[in-house]
Amino acid sequence: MTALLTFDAVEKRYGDTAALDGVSLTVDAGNVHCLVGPNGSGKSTLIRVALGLTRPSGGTVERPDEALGCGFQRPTFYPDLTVAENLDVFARITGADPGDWFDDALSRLRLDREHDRLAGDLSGGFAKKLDVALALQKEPRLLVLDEPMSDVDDVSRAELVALLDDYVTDERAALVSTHRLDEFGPVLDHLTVVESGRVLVDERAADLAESDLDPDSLQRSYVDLVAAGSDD
Ligand SMILES: Nc1ncnc2c1ncn2[C@@H]1O[C@H](COP(=O)(O)OP(=O)(O)OP(=O)(O)O)[C@@H](O)[C@H]1O
Repeated sequence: MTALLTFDAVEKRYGDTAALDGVSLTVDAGNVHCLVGPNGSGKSTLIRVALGLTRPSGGTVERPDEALGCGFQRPTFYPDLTVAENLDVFARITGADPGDWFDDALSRLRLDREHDRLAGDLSGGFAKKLDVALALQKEPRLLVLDEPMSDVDDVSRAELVALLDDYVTDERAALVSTHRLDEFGPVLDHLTVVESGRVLVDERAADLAESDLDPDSLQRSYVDLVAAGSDD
């Protein structure tokens, strides 16, 4: 398997806070790799380090020397431009030249009907979906998305999961932080659970039965696992 992202003993400290405390993990090509953990556990920090947006305090990070797809917790685009103009401007900046598949993706996310709306006027869910679309536009091998499901309605969440599953082929991978593990269950290839900057579980989906999680009740057992850790 080709590793598209490797963390080895990565640390990130903010003063006395260890946002990442010796994190090691690998995101392999062909995988939808979910990252879960309670608020403040280090998911966004891990994602920012993965994208090279912040420098780790220790350890090593290896990623492809090429453009990555980035989706942020707070969507990032030009609010004074329409959706169509944002897609156009970002394509010019990144040199993206997406084919028909991208129009299909926009329609699956129901973003096609918002083409002429100012991006700053989009609802929270559509703003999130525009951010994901911009991340996909250049067809990156490695897609890194921070909570793409937040604010997104039920119909679009299911479509977003299906879209990611279709997008991730043998050459591509997606690292996705989420609080909606239940919804990723059917397409999950690898799961990393973090708590207080440390990795609690890091397993291929096929091997989850050997972990402290119940593959048939992932969300519940994940919550129980983290709660049990907090009681210690
Ligand atoms: N720029 C920063 N300066 C100081 N502390 C920070 C900074 N960024 C993150 N932290 C701290 O690092 C820890 C991890 O934060 P992080 O945002 O990575 O968590 P998270 O798992 O993404 O949380 P959430 O689910 O709420 O988004 C928290 O204690 C947070 O307060």
